[in-house]
Amino acid sequence: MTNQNYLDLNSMEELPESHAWDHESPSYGPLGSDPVAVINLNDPNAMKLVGHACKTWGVFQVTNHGVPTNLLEEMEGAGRELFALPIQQKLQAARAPNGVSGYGVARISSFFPKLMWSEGFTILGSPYEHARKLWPNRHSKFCDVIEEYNKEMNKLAQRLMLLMLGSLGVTMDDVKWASLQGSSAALQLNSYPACPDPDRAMGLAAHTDSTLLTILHQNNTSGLQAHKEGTGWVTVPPIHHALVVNVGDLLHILSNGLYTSVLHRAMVNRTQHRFSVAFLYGPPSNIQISPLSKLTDKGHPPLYRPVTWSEYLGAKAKHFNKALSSVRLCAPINGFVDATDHNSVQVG
Ligand SMILES: C=C1C[C@]23C[C@@]1(O)CC[C@H]2[C@@]12CCC[C@@](C)(C(=O)O1)[C@H]2[C@@H]3C(=O)O
Ligand SMILES: O=C(O)CCC(=O)C(=O)O
Ligand SMILES: [Fe+2]
Repeated sequence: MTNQNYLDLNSMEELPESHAWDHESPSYGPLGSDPVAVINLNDPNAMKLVGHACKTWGVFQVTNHGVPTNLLEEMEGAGRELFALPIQQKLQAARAPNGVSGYGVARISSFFPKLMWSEGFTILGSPYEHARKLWPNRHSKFCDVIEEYNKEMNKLAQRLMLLMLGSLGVTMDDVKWASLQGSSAALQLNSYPACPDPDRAMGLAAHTDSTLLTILHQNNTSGLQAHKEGTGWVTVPPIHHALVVNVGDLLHILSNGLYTSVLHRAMVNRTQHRFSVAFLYGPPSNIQISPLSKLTDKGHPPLYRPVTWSEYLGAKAKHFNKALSSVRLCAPINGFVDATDHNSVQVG
């Protein structure tokens, strides 16, 4: 990746050709007919509602999630402050060519001929090393917010796992590692500046997350869209203080395809700067994920081979949206379709 890919999007008056996408007749779902669920986690029916959302859309929003609202606001402020730094300053913390953490263009950029209208900052583990480069003398507030945010998101992710697995009749005894400490996670801060030609630009191209689940906070600007076979693309509208939850590829594998990892993307707009923060939650690094034996039998053989998170991230880096097929064991039976085999979907 050369520095010329790092255009300062905040100061562009025209969309450069490098960022102009051919959007071929995107299919949009009929307005409001099949909305993404909003689930109150204090609802006595929450487990059932979560299970239904995971089977149908693979994405839902949650309210009463227990994450302090002032922490959500502080996190958004920390992201705004980071992306408002001069480009040369941000490049001090640039992601290394084969690295994971740091500032840079979307990692999936290499699969597309055009660049995306966004910038990102990935944090894996401690934020200190990068934060010191961004703010040599005043990085402690940023680091405190990140650490508190990670702590709260971890708690929520464990609670969501209980609901998601519980709805399939799976207990924490069946998945001992899920209740252990040591699960891995990454934090992805995304910035989508206002864009002079939003209809020809792409904020973040269509992808599924390689996680068990992802918890996303978006500011009050629309842009996130989710895809469902037969419905098309639907906007997941920002709801004040709600959080978006995506089923990731590893939960799809664990559930032997019962839960759908959702294909999603981020669009941009002409007037508003959009920010989002994704908490990408996965299993402990040494754990092999495979379809739960409770969910398989003679009629429902395991559809995927065992894979660790890092092995799967390697497959994603190589095969991108075909990574799931690359670890698949057997062909679909009785017309059962692997909901994340999006070979027919226009990615971008
Ligand atoms: C843990 C991870 C998931 C992720 C790759 C990463 O190592 C850190 C960044 C994550 C992210 C965020 C934006 C979309 C995505 C596809 C990408 O390019 O980087 C995801 C990756 C993923 O889920 O595969
Ligand atoms: O910004 C968004 O709404 C989506 C971000 C996302 O999909 C990601 O970070 O994985
Ligand atoms: Fe994502």
